[in-house]
Amino acid sequence: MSCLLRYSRWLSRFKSRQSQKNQLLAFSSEAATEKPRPPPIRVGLTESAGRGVFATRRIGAGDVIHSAKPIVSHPSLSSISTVCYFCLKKLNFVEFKSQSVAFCSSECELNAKVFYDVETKGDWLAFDDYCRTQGLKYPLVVKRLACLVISGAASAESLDILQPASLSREMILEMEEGFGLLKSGFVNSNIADEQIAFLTKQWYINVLARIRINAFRIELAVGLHEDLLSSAAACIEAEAAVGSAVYMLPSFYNHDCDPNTHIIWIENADARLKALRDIEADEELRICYIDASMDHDARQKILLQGFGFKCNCLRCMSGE
Ligand SMILES: C[S@@+](CC[C@H](N)C(=O)[O-])C[C@H]1O[C@@H](n2cnc3c(N)ncnc32)[C@H](O)[C@@H]1O
Repeated sequence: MSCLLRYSRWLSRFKSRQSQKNQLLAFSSEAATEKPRPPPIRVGLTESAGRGVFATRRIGAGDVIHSAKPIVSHPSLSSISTVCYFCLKKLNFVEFKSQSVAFCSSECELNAKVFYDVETKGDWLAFDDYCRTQGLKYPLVVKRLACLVISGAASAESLDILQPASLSREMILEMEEGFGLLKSGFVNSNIADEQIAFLTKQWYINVLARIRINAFRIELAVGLHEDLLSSAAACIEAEAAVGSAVYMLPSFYNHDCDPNTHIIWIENADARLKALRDIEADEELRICYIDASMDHDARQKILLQGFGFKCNCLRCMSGE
């Protein structure tokens, strides 16, 4: 083989390797600079259910539409020593044996400082006892929000944009005891009066009215299997929900008894919204707030009593 031929073969192999290398470099620098795409949704007005969430492009069945971190969350009292006090992840045995409140990681412990440093200054015996005996979970969420406001990590108006429940006189009267106990928990600590000036009865009622409609009951996908296998006694005592949380974007999703989207929690309070079927651009995304397997009358009753609305979804309109 002539020298010239060998050289021309080597040159063509070299060029092809160089071009592969360049392609790889271009690909990795593209990946490094690629910004996360905004979620394919917008909040807009619906015809008869106030604001709602709409698809801005076609979304495929099974796609994760977006994820969401809570504005505020709190473990349920029955889970307080078995889940992370910040992210609600199930604790391993060693962690939950050690103390009544624990964190799943040093990161969560650090993140929790924004409410925990304030909370530990107060005396919550009477307030927690009131929640326990009355079976109330939402006042605990209000307490945590109040701690976040006092530490400066959240605004006292954080939830104002969310739709409030309409409350009867009796409901408002029932909230007075909780407000009194919450306020005295802070007054008896060494927190300055100016820092709790926002904590009025009206603030407490306004926040609870929003939490009532917008809070999600968190059931983790991870751990469900072990829960099913645990003893019958434990199953009777344990509540499936590990806690409650309020989010911004997920709060704008309206309800449908035949939803096209669902909200899930894998291992902690970070939520994921997933498409249950193919969704077209401009279609409204709706989740189901309740157990959709109930009959028409039971669904309507729960939605009216629990969320204060008469469901106008296609399934209910057809009487199914
Ligand atoms: C969590 S909010 C959803 C967002 C709300 N539409 C807004 O403007 O903020 C729940 C409220 O939306 C309305 N809503 C949700 N789903 C509905 C439905 N299927 N039929 C009628 N109203 C609905 C009710 O007023 C309900 O109390």
